[in-house]
Amino acid sequence: MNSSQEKNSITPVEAIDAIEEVAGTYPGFRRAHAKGIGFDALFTSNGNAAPFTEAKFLQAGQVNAVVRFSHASPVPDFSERLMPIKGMAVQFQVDDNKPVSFAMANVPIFPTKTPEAFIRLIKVLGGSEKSFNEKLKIISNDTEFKTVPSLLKQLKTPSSFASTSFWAIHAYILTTALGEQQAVRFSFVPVTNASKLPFSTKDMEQELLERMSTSQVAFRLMMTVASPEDPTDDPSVSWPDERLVIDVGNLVLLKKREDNAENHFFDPTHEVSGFSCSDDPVLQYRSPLYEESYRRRSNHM
Ligand code: HEM
Repeated sequence: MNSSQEKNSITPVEAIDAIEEVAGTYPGFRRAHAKGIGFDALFTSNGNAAPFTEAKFLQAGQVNAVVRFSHASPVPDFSERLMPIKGMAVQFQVDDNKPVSFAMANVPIFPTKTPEAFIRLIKVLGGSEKSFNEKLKIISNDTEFKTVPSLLKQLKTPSSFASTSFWAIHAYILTTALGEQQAVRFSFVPVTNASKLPFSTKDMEQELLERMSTSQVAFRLMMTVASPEDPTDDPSVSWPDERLVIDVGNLVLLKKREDNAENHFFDPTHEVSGFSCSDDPVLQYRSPLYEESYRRRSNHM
């Protein structure tokens, strides 16, 4: 089957089944990013994004937030050192029915342009019948995986969630009260200076809690403003480095949540007035996909 025939051929239910086939089923856990730690947090917007949008959480002021850091594996007790991909999910509690959420990773781009190609990548990487070199050969010969070998080389397990940058990756569309639109991408950049951190062999969750007991853990929310020629439908492509990047606010972790955000659902496609999803097919796919994962884990499947 070639890649064009493959388009739209995997339903979100089949995608979750495919992840379970590769990684196993762990009742009650997320089907990816199974292990994590949840916090209450406070976001202070400096208003720098306000000229682009009427979205409330980006007007000058403060908004409560829920934050969850995670290890990307679907296997809850997978070694955190062997899993370099980490996640950070942030939910702005502006509207309880439809809070805006970002579910981000510590890489600036996604390995594939489509969700179908990503599921295929999971199957190639996850299977046990081929050696790692054989898998690399398959990946290198597939045009849909052209950025994967260089991404794999760059991946390095971070020493602390507090010193790691996280990218929302997809483009979002901001709209002003006058209807003017602008495509942007968001990322969270740590305020902690990474170079000052010792390498920690401790559990990353414990490391974060210890760090919070002695110092503040905070991130800046950065917004990259697209030029008209920048693609909004391809999360596997970076926008040029010279694009305008605006510091739009500060997120401070307050305290660990008693529920650890275990039952939280961070849907990155919730829209509010002034803030909507782009035409990125991976972003559009994540809502029904995560809903299926949420359905299974909340039914203790
Ligand atoms: C087709 C592509 C993708 C697949 C198949 C996939 C799969 C999943 C699944 C099944 C979950 C569990 C959802 C839940 O139970 O609530 C999840 C969570 C997550 N994903 Fe993805 N994902 C994809 C794209 C992405 C992208 C592009 C990013 C980063 C920008 C990302 C970052 C995360 C994070 C951070 C979480 C944890 C959210 C939380 O803490 O609840 N994923 N993903």
